[in-house]
Amino acid sequence: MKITIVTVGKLKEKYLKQGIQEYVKRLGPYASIDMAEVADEKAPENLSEADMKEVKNKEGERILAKINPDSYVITLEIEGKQLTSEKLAKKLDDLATYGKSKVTFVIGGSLGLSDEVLKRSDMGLSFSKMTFPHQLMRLVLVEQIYRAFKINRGEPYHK
Ligand SMILES: C[S@@+](CC[C@H](N)C(=O)[O-])C[C@H]1O[C@@H](n2cnc3c(N)ncnc32)[C@H](O)[C@@H]1O
Repeated sequence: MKITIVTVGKLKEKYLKQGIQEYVKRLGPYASIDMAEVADEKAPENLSEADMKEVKNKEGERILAKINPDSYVITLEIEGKQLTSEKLAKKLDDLATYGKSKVTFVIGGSLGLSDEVLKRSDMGLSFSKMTFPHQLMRLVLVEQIYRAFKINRGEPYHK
């Protein structure tokens, strides 16, 4: 399976970079993982609704440009569907079984995702009703993808 994770903005924190690199390395035997970063827009406090929409639209265009037309798209959304790790594992297994070998996960920028990106999405995935920083979300997501492959292979992994 070829997995792409599209994210907005440059990852700055060293501890997050190291954590992500570790899980990408561990995923090596199971899947090809491509981390695709797109540029963010400046989003100062006190932006009007219209300005916020504009920021999301510009970031959204860059996100859409990274999505392969054949790819199954899973957008990370606070209001999306909440799954157990086992259910996410089954989802990825089902996608592979039914010939969807390209899967793209999308994490929004600081203001979230544009309507156009949400329209392109095949599934909205929520990690809880809490708001996580988008940069931390990358690490949490890549760990859950790794966990999913371990579950699907029936391989031991700490609980
Ligand atoms: C700082 S959050 C954006 C917050 C924005 N107010 C919104 O409602 O989308 C940045 C991105 O991280 C991801 N994210 C943050 N918390 C999440 C959660 N609990 N479940 C799924 N994705 C989450 C989403 O992709 C979101 O677009």
